[in-house]
Amino acid sequence: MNRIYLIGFMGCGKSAVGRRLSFLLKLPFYDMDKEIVRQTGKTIPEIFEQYGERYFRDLETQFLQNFKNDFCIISTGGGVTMRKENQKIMRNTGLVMFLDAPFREIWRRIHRDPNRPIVRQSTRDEIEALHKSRYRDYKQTAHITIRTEFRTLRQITQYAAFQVNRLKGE
Ligand SMILES: Nc1ncnc2c1ncn2[C@@H]1O[C@H](COP(=O)(O)OP(=O)(O)OP(=O)(O)O)[C@@H](O)[C@H]1O
Ligand SMILES: O=C(O)C1=C[C@@H](O)[C@@H](O)[C@H](O)C1
Ligand SMILES: [Mg+2]
Repeated sequence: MNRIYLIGFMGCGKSAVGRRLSFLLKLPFYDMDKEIVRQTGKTIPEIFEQYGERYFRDLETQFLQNFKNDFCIISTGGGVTMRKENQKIMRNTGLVMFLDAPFREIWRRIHRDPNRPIVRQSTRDEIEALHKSRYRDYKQTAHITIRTEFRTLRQITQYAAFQVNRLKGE
């Protein structure tokens, strides 16, 4: 269990929890979306507009295939579980935690964010359908599901750290 992956839908808190967890466990933190932006020199909306979603998905898979660091926290993009290959890499190289947030809360957080191209192009109903359709993949890929409703970022981070330490002790 060398890496800790945080997975879940847009806005569920992967980046925010990842940053805090890295601080608490004293492990380096990588945000896949940010790494892809850094490596390509383009923003995520630019990648989607100029090269299409498929190209972005290829970049996600390449990131997972080429990533060499261990003992770190990785917050993933919301669509990373769309590919079985990505699911397999994550499960085989680390502990996968799903941050399960209710859709109405997710929508409240993401609907005005211009940096999420999929949200910009879709209606609320379409995003809700996407959330529903991805849910099973999140559950199946994760070793641990953390329900985030009624929990603060601090509580979620502490619970995640507790799970990591519990598994380390086994
Ligand atoms: N449990 C929570 N309580 C309060 N605010 C939260 C909680 N979880 C996340 N947030 C806030 O919601 C916003 C979205 O969270 P964040 O950017 O971490 O989501 P994400 O899962 O990384 O999304 P994406 O897949 O689009 O990168 C942030 O402003 C974050 O601080
Ligand atoms: O849910 C998704 O498909 C995405 C989520 C974000 O993290 C980014 O990876 C990108 O905006 C696509
Ligand atoms: Mg994020």
